[in-house]
Amino acid sequence: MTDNTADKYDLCILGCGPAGFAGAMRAMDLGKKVCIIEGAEIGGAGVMWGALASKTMWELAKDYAIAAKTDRGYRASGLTVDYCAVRATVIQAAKEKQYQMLSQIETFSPGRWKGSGSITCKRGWGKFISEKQVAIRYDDEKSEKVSADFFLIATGSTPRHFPNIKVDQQRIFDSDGILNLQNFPKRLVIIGAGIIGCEYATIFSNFGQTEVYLIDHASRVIPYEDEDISDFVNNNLIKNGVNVIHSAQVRDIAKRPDHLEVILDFKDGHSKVIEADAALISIGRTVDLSCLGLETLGVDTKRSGLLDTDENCCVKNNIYAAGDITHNPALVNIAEMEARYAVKHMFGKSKWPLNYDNMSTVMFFYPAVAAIGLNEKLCQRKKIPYKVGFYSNSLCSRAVAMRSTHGFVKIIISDDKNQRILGMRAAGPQVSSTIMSIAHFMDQGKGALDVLKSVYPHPTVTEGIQECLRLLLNKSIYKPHAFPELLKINKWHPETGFSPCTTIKEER
Ligand SMILES: Cc1cc2nc3c(=O)[nH]c(=O)nc-3n(C[C@H](O)[C@H](O)[C@H](O)COP(=O)(O)OP(=O)(O)OC[C@H]3O[C@@H](n4cnc5c(N)ncnc54)[C@H](O)[C@@H]3O)c2cc1C
Ligand SMILES: NC(=O)c1ccc[n+]([C@@H]2O[C@H](COP(=O)([O-])OP(=O)(O)OC[C@H]3O[C@@H](n4cnc5c(N)ncnc54)[C@H](O)[C@@H]3O)[C@@H](O)[C@H]2O)c1
Repeated sequence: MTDNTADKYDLCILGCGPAGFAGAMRAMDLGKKVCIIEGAEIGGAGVMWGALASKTMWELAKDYAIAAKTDRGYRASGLTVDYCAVRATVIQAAKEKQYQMLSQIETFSPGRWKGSGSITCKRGWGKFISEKQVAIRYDDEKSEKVSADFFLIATGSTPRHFPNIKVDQQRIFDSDGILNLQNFPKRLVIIGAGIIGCEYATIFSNFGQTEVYLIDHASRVIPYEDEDISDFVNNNLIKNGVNVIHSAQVRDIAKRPDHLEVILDFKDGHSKVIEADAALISIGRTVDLSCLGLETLGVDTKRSGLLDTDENCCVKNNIYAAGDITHNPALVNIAEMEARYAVKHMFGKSKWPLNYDNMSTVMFFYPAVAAIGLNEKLCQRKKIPYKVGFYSNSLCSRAVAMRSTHGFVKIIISDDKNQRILGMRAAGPQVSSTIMSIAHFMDQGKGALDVLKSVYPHPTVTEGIQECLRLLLNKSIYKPHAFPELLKINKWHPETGFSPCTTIKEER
């Protein structure tokens, strides 16, 4: 093993997904000498086999579904789609991002960059041998040691599998291998109706070439959301042609020469066998702590299956961790935020504590659903009195113009004099942007009236937010009396539960 102890770094980062890359760049800002170790692909699940790749496929599938519509005065003739061509486009998009990352790493490589700090990227697998040293194993069996003052573990997560079902990435896939598919399967069984499962069910049903089965052992899709949101997603999947099967245990997938047999068991004692051409397993993600050598440092890797960190992302002394390997939600923005914070903290530059409140997320279904802050379930668990308004996109001029009115804005405000915005769920076109127009107000602890001081441009999807807030204050332009299915307000109190909201006459 080459001993590079003379070549000592300020910071060594294991893993170059969103967390590792963001951490490295923040350390560069601070003039630090950084070594990044990446065993597989630069970009990790954030780019190559996760967020960006799946979102590219989602965009292509959505555009295809819109092009196939027949309700807008034009009709595409001879519309065809080829999985290999779609896959090539997805890989092109992921590579584009990956090469931006690589270009920046090379720009700041020690031989090239004359300013302070530098980034050295080593393409192998890192494992701790002491609190100050990591051994790197390369694919050609060579290895070397690297020393650093600080370490950031950003090695991410991998798909969870069934113990008895082998993922061969030929007929039985996980999200890492789905691009190995050679054609649109005629029948695809997706096991696990979490975000990944629902997103891929959306993608394959939007392309319209595949009979999709979505199977989960739970009784609802995205069960942590309020029932109206979970029902909305479930019904849209069904409307898009997906066969959704709840409360089913997958016993096995038998590989026959030209098809798969997926065996499902139900609580009432009956079983069902589904014939399919391909299966996608999306039953969550897992973390392998055993290969990082952390036990040699006295870190407990057995307790929770994830890496325990304190409020500063510190695992122990000079060792920090960020991203999917920690206990917080597995999202790119959280991975980046934690890594940037960890680096600032290790070099004494953090100015304010990490804040996970008001993280916004987008679930890429058809239509997409965006979420921020509390939902009704959480408000009730926390015993917070609230008012909730529902404003259908059917009344939003921009959505009408887009011929895309299937969606809504649902906003929760505190039922007190501050009328603070506690959370929002939105579904429909452009929700990934609309969610941010409320996020800033929430970060500043603002109330409904603060938002209404701004005038939103017309026609935009964001007008739905303003109208929903006006609805909650009984000032909306369109009234629930005229559109009871499209506009709704409700009020909940810990002692009294739900009660009708004040009417227009009572409160102006
Ligand atoms: C299908 C899918 C879709 C997703 N969509 C979204 C989305 O739309 N929005 C969103 O916010 N999030 C999404 N996510 C989640 C997001 O991709 C992850 O939360 C994010 O990538 C986590 O970043 P990370 O840096 O912690 O880990 P990763 O991205 O997993 O990167 C870790 C890197 O570490 C490397 N590594 C592992 N062990 C070692 C070692 N010992 N030595 C050296 N290198 C090592 C790996 O090869 C990998 O490149 C999605 C995930 C998946 C799977
Ligand atoms: N748009 C986004 O922000 C986005 C997109 C994709 C992934 N992600 C991130 O990736 C993470 C992982 O996604 P995921 O969908 O793999 O996990 P998940 O935890 O969201 O969902 C897993 C699903 O599998 C089901 N399941 C578990 N065991 C099962 C079994 N034995 N049989 C049948 N069903 C079973 C669960 O009930 C659940 O519905 C997400 O939590 C999210 O943080 C985010």
